[in-house]
Amino acid sequence: MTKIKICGLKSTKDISYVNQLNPDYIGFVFLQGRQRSVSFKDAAALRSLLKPEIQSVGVFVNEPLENVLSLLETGTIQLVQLHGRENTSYALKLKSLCCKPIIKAFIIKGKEDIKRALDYPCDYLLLDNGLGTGEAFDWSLIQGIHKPFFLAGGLNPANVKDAIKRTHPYAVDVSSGVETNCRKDYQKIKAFIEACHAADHIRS
Ligand SMILES: O=C(O)c1ccccc1N[C@@H]1O[C@H](COP(=O)(O)O)[C@@H](O)[C@H]1O
Repeated sequence: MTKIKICGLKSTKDISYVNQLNPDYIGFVFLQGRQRSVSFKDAAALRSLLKPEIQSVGVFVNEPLENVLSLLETGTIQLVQLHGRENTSYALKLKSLCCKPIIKAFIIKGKEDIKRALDYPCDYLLLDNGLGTGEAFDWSLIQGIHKPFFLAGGLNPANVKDAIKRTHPYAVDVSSGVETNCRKDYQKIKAFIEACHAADHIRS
């Protein structure tokens, strides 16, 4: 089964939607100043309302390590998504201090970006078009990847089935594609999850 991550949650309403619809992961964006940003304090409160079986991912861009560690220790997040210019030493240090799964995001513009991604010490790759741009990259660049990866960038209920069939990701990750007027939309999240299940049904 392809795992599903719904990213950019920031309200109690968003949490009630995912508690009903059961994705595998949700994401909190900690890069401040973005439309989907949450504070550490708000994320802790939202995590306490989230079903325990749904894992929360902290999305960071060049965040000081101590902040990431603190959010892991308090249980606000269970996984780390590094979406900036964090180098390999940053990831290795983080891993040595916490043992939690690390997802490293790479912006894919060409084949060399895939090669660069494969050398990075992390548990999962995340292949994206940018920082929540709502646009897809060229999926035909995804070749020869033997590491589990999250596919992100411009996914929505209409294209995710095709995306899964073509790229065979470990997980799909969506944010703007399940929003209406910049807010998470229950019906779109539901349709997205149903489309993922339909793709898995065809594959099995
Ligand atoms: O969404 C953001 O504002 C964001 C900020 C900083 C880093 C990543 C961000 N979003 C990531 O974008 C993808 C998917 O976005 P979309 O579906 O194309 O809108 C997801 O991984 C988010 O973590």
